[in-house]
Amino acid sequence: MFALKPAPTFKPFTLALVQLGQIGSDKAANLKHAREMILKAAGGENNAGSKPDLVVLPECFNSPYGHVHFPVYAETIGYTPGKEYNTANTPSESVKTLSETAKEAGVWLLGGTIPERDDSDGKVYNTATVYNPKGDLVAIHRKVHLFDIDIPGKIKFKESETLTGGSSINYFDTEFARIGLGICYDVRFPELAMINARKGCQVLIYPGAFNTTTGPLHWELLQRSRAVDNQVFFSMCSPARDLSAGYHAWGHSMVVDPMGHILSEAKEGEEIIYAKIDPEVFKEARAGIPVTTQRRFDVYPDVSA
Ligand SMILES: NC(=O)CC(=O)C(=O)O
Repeated sequence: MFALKPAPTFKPFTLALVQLGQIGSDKAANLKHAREMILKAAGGENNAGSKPDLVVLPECFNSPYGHVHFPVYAETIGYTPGKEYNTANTPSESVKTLSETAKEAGVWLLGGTIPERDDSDGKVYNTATVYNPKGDLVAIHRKVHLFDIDIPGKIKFKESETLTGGSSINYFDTEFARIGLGICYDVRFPELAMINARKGCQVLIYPGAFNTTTGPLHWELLQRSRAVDNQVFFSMCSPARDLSAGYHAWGHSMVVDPMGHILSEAKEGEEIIYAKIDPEVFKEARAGIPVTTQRRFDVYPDVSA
């Protein structure tokens, strides 16, 4: 198995998903609106009954979603995983906004994803960035599995025209949980979720942007599957649907518990949803149906690494 620092003790916390709307071609306007909505999510009345500890934005929140747009909107982050990073000197306007907003709101922030250019190789990635309540950039995840699909008569999309897939599996530790990261199409690959769960993540969160073809078929199914097969809380945060945009996001941001119950779900429009994450549900799921200790890696050793 993995030699790792033990996961933080799992404590109750409140999660907020911002299903962001008004994502257009003006990056500054997108960032301004994202900031307003993060502050609203952090300060707003909510059905979970307490200020959120972690706020999440959707995939590709600062630019239109499409392979032609990624290189145009790409920003250099310059962050090396595991190394200290000073956001005060960041060249990235999105990282600066997200860092300042996390600090202003006093919350953990999974800042959706942005197109990121790595100056060392010139390649562009679809990248999630994570900030602590002091505004420090503490983790990134580059979308590992690129969204290249062709469903005749329905949808053709090829992220690999301009993007490169990331090559690492990532999580971050808070004072309340270890949280595993993925991005959208990554949810279709159970290995990524399983490895993060086996590394001690109690919660997996993927910014995502399914569409009106694949969304109704697979969005809920995949999240409930990843939640149940790993007995973790699983959540995806989508942009709001905009029928005037080139890509029609499915919406329906949701939070699923380790038994597969949907704790909270958005509709299609701009909306903030909240969920109370209760470690007791996690413990009860694992005690009652102990699949996490019944795996037979002697029978399938090739997935045990
Ligand atoms: N947009 C994605 O990355 C994935 C998606 O829409 C799907 O898998 O369906």
